[in-house]
Amino acid sequence: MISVEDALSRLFALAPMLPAETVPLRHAAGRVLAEPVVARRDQPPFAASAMDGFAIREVDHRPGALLNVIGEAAAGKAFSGSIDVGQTVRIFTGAPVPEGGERVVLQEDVRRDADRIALGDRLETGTNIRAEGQDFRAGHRIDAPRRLTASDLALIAAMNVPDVAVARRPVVALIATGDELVMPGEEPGPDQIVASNGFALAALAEAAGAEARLLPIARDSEASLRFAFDLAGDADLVVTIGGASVGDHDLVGAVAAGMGMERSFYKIAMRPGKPLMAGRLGGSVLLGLPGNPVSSIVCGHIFMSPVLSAMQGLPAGPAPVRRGVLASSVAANGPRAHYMRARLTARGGEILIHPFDRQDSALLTVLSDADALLIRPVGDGPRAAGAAADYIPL
Ligand SMILES: Nc1nc2c(c(=O)[nH]1)N[C@H]1C(S)=C(S)[C@@H](COP(=O)(O)OP(=O)(O)OC[C@H]3O[C@@H](n4cnc5c(N)ncnc54)[C@H](O)[C@@H]3O)O[C@H]1N2
Ligand code: MOO
Repeated sequence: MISVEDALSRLFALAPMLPAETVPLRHAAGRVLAEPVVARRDQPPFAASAMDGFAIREVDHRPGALLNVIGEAAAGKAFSGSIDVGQTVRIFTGAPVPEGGERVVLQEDVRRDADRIALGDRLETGTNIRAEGQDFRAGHRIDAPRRLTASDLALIAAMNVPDVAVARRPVVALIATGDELVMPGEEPGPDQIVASNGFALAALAEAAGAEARLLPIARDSEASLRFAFDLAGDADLVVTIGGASVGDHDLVGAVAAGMGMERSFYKIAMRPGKPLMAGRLGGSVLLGLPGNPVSSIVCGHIFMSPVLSAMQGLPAGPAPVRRGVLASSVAANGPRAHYMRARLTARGGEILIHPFDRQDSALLTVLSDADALLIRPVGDGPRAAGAAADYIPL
């Protein structure tokens, strides 16, 4: 059995970096930027009013000042003249501030009578003008690699860049295996259950920027598994679910080996997830997950999502780990790193970690209630409530 860290670095070593493709901004959410984006203009491109009001000269900024309204500036409709002492321009939020305008007085602070205004008694100190280029200048860069967020898309659009170079989406083929499985909605036989793991793994893969394909369930036979591997042949990552352990019907490793898989590792010091396997099969990376629902989904978080991110050019690293405080005591841990399902609460500035009592790797109800995995290192002693501990947010 190798460690979780060793397994992860061997998995990264198997994974190719995918080439870049250009996509329109509308389709770039969640994709990983492959080349820097450079602003094509200043934002704002002109000094702009931040308020609806009246643009004036600085010397006129005194309570009770009387000024002549000489025109109007709106967003998209600039005023072409200039403002002199004793004059003002009616201005709206987002409009270019006319030449001579040194501040904008809020309309709430002004009394207007036809083409004359009088400034009120209490005036604000702020100029209410957004300086040209105050957000960014032409040439401002967003560096790659970076997973593009909703906010990034708005920034890139404002930079007047309509499309971006991003890493191609990794194609992930998910193969659930087992004679006992039927798809949700089908009528299970008395000795059958409903295949569930693939739905979580497909969602995780998509959240990591991949295109996920849920293949038909493979049965516990060589022919059925070979058929499924053939269907998955063009995937970047083939993920099998189940059939990974030592039982007579656990055939995934043997069939993959018969098809030419070069195995990188099998069995890791992790709970749940012991019978994890990885290797190369044809042009694909093969990740063989255990079948127990929680085992497969925890391995999805700890191995599949990080490797998908690395394939898209993000730094090859583990799922982000945070520090919290145990809300209850935990017993000594054994020879496998234990990723315990837990719930988080906040107390003052601290995050409290509440591990669930029931940690069987078949319990989807517990996993669904969990928002974190408490990490118990190999051989860790018993820990009292209040001890610091690491966790991975889910
Ligand atoms: N003698 C030993 N037995 C087992 C060992 C061991 O070391 N020695 N390891 C145990 C551990 S740990 C795990 S984890 C499991 C993994 O077994 P497999 O990967 O072979 O998984 P299966 O036997 O195919 O399935 C286990 C369990 O999960 C259910 N399952 C499978 N696929 C799905 C799916 N897509 N959706 C929902 N549920 C699924 C399956 O019906 C079984 O109940 O092995 C232990 N045994
Ligand atoms: O490793 Mo198994 O995944 O403990 O249930």
